[in-house]
Amino acid sequence: MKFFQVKSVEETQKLIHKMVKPLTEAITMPLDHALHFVLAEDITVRENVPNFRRSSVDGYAVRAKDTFGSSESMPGFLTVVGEVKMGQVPERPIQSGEAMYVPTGGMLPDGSDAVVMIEHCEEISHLLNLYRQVAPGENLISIGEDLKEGAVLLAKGTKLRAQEIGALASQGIHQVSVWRKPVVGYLSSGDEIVPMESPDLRMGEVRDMNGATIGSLVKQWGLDFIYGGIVEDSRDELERRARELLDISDCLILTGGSSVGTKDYSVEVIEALGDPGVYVHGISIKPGKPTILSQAGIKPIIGLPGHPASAMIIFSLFGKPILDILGGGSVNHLRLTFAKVTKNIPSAPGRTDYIRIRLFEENNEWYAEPILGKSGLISTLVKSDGMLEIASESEGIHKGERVPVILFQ
Ligand SMILES: Nc1nc2c(c(=O)[nH]1)N[C@H]1C(S)=C(S)[C@@H](COP(=O)(O)OP(=O)(O)OC[C@H]3O[C@@H](n4cnc5c(N)ncnc54)[C@H](O)[C@@H]3O)O[C@H]1N2
Ligand code: MOO
Repeated sequence: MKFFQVKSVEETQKLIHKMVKPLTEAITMPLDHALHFVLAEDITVRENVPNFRRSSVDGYAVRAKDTFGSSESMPGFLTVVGEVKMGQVPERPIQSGEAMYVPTGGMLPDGSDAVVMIEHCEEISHLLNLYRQVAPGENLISIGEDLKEGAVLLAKGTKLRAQEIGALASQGIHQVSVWRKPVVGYLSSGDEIVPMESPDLRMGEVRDMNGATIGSLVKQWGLDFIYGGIVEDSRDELERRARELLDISDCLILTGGSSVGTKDYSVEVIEALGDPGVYVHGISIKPGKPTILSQAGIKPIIGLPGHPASAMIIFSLFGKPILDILGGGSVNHLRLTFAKVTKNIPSAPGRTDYIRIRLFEENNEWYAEPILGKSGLISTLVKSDGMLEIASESEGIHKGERVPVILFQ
């Protein structure tokens, strides 16, 4: 057994990048079901967007140089020669001294090179009084300014968010080739753990919280989750159930029994599931030191500490990059903000600490207030908006320091 040869956070991250390989099974997905999938192909822009010169305001299409010098005190004058209808080609071009009404999104007539907003002019029986000048290109979107034909729209490996789905729709692309998403299998272990539906607890029993928090994170990241239930502390039973679940999953998560007590079988079982086996057992981190990372063939296996808060933090810090890589995308960093800490936070050098914090705003400044409590307590996470990292070489953070905060979603 590999017995707690503790790795640093950085070593662990490097090992994850070395060990985890993407699942590369491409499937075709209709665009309206493609949210959170990872593209398996580069997509180039087929058509310019916009494919006509488009006004970005309600106003009058003009030649910019006809407006030069116009102001409230010295208005300029142009002749209004018509109106552009939405979705239609203007009836005629404009000449010098002319203007044409154009709605937001309407096509600019040839001859015009800018648009004056209606707030900055006044039409009185086909005569336009101009109270402002405009520069060439002002208030219009030129052909291909948004998306240029032939350019790479989205690179292979991009995880599709709402804005990418919109960009694909703009090109008339209604199905895409994406990587199949990893299916995540999960097992809770421990003689004391009972189903979350249990109405009454006997002394010593604990409802399965980890299945709920870990399952929720997996779903939040857009992946499929198989809850495999609870296994009592028996090595053979744990191995049998783990194998069964691993067969139908791409990644297996176990919680509990990750430490080194007499009934902590997780590491032995995980090692037995296949080669190359366990590559991390123990990280110099708080919370979550007894974390196990392993690989059975191409399938990652993660043994999370049993304490619910530790399990959730470790899964966010290391499970997320493992699943990002497995899913064929790049590692999506956790969302960050910056805030000033409200108290001195001491930390032991040689270990990376993750401190839960609550964010609040005062006089236009964001503050991070540490939520203190023992590492296992889920109540500390319920009160938290995020966590901050104290690097292993640091002895702590001083009150008033502005630091990055990893946000919980
Ligand atoms: N001698 C040492 N003992 C411990 C060490 C150590 O380094 N040396 N590390 C401690 C740390 S840190 C942690 S974290 C725990 C992790 O232990 P396990 O992963 O073996 O977890 P368990 O003992 O099974 O459970 C710990 C705790 O969490 C509760 N739990 C477990 N699963 C669930 C669940 N699904 N839902 C809700 N609660 C759960 C369990 O009842 C225990 O109270 O080891 C320390 N020990
Ligand atoms: O790592 Mo344990 O998670 O400190 O409680």
